[in-house]
Amino acid sequence: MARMLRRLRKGFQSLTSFSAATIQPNLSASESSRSEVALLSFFSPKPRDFSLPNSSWGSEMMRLYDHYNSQCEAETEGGQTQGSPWQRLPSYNRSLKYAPGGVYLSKIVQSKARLFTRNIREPGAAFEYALFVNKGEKKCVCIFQAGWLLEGPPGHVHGGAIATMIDTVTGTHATFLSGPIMTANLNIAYRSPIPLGSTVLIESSLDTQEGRKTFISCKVMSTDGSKLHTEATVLFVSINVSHLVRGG
Ligand SMILES: CCCCCCCCCCCC(=O)SCCNC(=O)CCNC(=O)[C@H](O)C(C)(C)COP(=O)(O)OP(=O)(O)OC[C@H]1O[C@@H](n2cnc3c(N)ncnc32)[C@H](O)[C@@H]1OP(=O)(O)O
Repeated sequence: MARMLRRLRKGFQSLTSFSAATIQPNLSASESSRSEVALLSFFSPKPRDFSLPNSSWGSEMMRLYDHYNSQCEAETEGGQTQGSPWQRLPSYNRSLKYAPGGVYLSKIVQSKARLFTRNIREPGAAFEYALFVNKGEKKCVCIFQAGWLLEGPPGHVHGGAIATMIDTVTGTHATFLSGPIMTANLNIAYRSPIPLGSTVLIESSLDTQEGRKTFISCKVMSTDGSKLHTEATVLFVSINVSHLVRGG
């Protein structure tokens, strides 16, 4: 049991130190990312990173991805990293499987467990998103394209799907800032509906950290910033990983 908990802790530690995206020379960021995906799937045993561009991404999604990705740390040929406050966070379809300790958690909970937002195989059908974190400003930006399976009101995104994305973005941000956490409170105000198929920006910013509590604010906006779709405040409480093993 103690060994298992040590492995789980190591898993969370590795999640808070994601590696920087690599930009290949002579390719645009999007070309580089698409070729990276293709190469990985053929030649590498690495798990698929679902936050890399795929054929379902529309032009606005690609424009924003290139915009933020170009500001991320790039690795030079000498293996050095150029300083940048921005970092792209990879995203897998299992919470911890690909980190040390995750295998154990999956065995404990259930071997078929999949991350809710990454469990639909068809590209573009549901949650398409990529997250970028700014370490200096302690903020996080997510570009989100909402697929046809997320319909709530006719032609618009379901409120539960929006809440899911807010929880995912702020939860990932809080994990990055504070280590293992759980959502204790999520307050949402829905201001204007999000058209199905559209791309929006989800911005997460740290309000305060008080002991075990991390308070985060979040806004979902149109990509030109002119329309506020949703706003939220979220409280995360830091947990000991044994909290998950014990079942809370
Ligand atoms: C991984 C990356 C990749 C993965 C990327 C995916 C990221 C997705 C992230 C999703 C995250 C989730 O959805 S998590 C799933 C949804 N959440 C849950 O199921 C949580 C269920 N609740 C719990 O397990 C528990 O209640 C906890 C852990 C939240 C708190 O329990 P606890 O550890 O015993 O702490 P407790 O002493 O009660 O409270 C500690 C302090 O927080 C305050 N506090 C506690 N709850 C609340 C509350 N609801 N509202 C206000 N304040 C609260 C207390 O007053 C206290 O303040 P003071 O006295 O110290 O001032």
